[in-house]
Amino acid sequence: MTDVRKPLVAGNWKMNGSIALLNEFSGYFADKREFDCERVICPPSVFISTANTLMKPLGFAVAGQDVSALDEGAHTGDLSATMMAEAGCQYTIVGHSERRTDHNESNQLIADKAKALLAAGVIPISCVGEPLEVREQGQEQAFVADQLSALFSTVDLNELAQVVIAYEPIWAIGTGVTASPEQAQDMHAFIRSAIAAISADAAARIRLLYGGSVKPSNAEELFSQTDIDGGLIGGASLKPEDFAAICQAAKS
Ligand SMILES: O=C[C@H](O)COP(=O)(O)O
Repeated sequence: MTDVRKPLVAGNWKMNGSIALLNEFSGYFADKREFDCERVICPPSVFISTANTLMKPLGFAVAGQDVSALDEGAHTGDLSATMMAEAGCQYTIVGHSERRTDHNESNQLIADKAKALLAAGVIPISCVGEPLEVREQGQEQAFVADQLSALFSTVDLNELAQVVIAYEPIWAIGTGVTASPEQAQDMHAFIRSAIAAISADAAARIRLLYGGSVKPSNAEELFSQTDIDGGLIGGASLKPEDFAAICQAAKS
């Protein structure tokens, strides 16, 4: 990490949580404000308003978990980037592997979502990561490069540094198996070098997060790697004490 890359820890609640859990979080964090990282909470979209009310005064940013690439229209159930902005989201996740799988999202669609968010003033947290069989074949860098290429060709170069990229190896998500610090650092260094090939300035400023079975016991070692600027946390973000410990592990 460097001074220009403020560490960021985002808790992706996925389809979990409740207003009661948000109340538990706000009670827990009420007297805990001293963190060295940006803290983001990504609740299910129906709870964004409550998260704004309860968590923003405690120093948290609020994020969506997905967005439509379209501006408006007859798309029942979808939410536009301008709606996410109006709802108070500073960030929104795109391209999570669960959405890629559950909803057949393509690299180009995910890049279009990121572009729509940037146009609305919302920072995309754009996810990449390989399945186990790809890593076993030694093809993980080529796989991630392919996932990123649509993003690089779609987002304006002068906006690329604003994007947050989360590397989440699919084999580490919700499995309890974490990428080793070396595996995670290798991929983050690869991603940063791929960005440097387009823009040295963007590579110096863009924040890269690691996600996949991050917990209080492994967060510090992961976050201390040179090219890892924080984490995208799933299961451990549902327990306030675990999430707080992970946030404490992210230091400038
Ligand atoms: O978005 C978060 C990731 O999918 C990581 O989930 P996990 O921490 O439960 O493995």
